[in-house]
Amino acid sequence: MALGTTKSELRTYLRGLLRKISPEQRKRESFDVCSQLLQMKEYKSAKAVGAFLSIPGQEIDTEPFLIQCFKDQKKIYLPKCLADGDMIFLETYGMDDVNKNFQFNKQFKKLKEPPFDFEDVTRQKIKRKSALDCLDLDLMVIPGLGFTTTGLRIGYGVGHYDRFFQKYKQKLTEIDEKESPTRETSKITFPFLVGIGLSCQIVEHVPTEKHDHRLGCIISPKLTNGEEK
Ligand SMILES: Nc1nc2c(c(=O)[nH]1)N(C=O)[C@@H](CNc1ccc(C(=O)N[C@@H](CCC(=O)O)C(=O)O)cc1)CN2
Ligand SMILES: Nc1ncnc2c1ncn2[C@@H]1O[C@H](COP(=O)(O)OP(=O)(O)OP(=O)(O)O)[C@@H](O)[C@H]1O
Repeated sequence: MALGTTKSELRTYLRGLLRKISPEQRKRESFDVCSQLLQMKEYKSAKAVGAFLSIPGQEIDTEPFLIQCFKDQKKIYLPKCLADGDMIFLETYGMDDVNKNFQFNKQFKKLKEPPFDFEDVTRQKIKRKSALDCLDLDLMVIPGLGFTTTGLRIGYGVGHYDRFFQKYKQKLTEIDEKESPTRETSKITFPFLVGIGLSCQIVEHVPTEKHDHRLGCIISPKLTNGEEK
């Protein structure tokens, strides 16, 4: 797409490309991306990972990645969009939890999300932990409609991720300001951000605004760490 394309034009173009991908190709490319993710040093060292559940038939399928994350005993957070436009990340305890307990979002009807509470084995209700309270995310795997190899991203146009990053950063700053007299460097850091997409989602240019965050790297079947394979 040419330089000067608007965000809205780019979204329409990318939605069109995504619609043309066959289920077989989507599956093949998704496996490739999931295995690349699992080989990243940032994944291997991560204790807590923020990820997402794919919209079936529309996006890259993250299930193979999530299954391995649970096997590797990572702490997994998945997103929940709130009615006020904010997005939070709640701890998720396994694929059984996803399959049994997750519910469709009332506004974004294709998104399955964690409810606030979780029933443990004794059927006791437990409040799920929120990443904005624990501030322990090491790695975040980010969806999008399109990406550049240089880490720029275009999403569905709601600003969920950019507003979440801003909130997370603000909380880190608040903690730093409170604790800086007693600590030389902060142990709590901002997570490494990796965008994932199918090969058709890699574009030359993404128009950006001031609030847009650049991601640490992009993984797609054609690329690793922003370089052609
Ligand atoms: N799988 C997945 N989960 C995600 C995101 C995402 O991009 N993909 N998000 C990324 O920010 C957040 C949710 N934001 C979203 C905003 C709009 C739509 C969406 O599908 N819009 C439809 C129209 C509404 C509908 O029919 O449900 C569309 O634009 O086609 C999806 C996610 C958090 N969870
Ligand atoms: N940090 C922020 N503070 C306030 N508003 C924001 C912030 N980030 C994004 N927005 C607003 O959200 C809207 C959508 O932003 P943008 O077009 O960048 O979405 P996107 O990144 O493509 O989508 P998404 O993050 O939902 O997948 C814009 O109107 C933008 O002004």
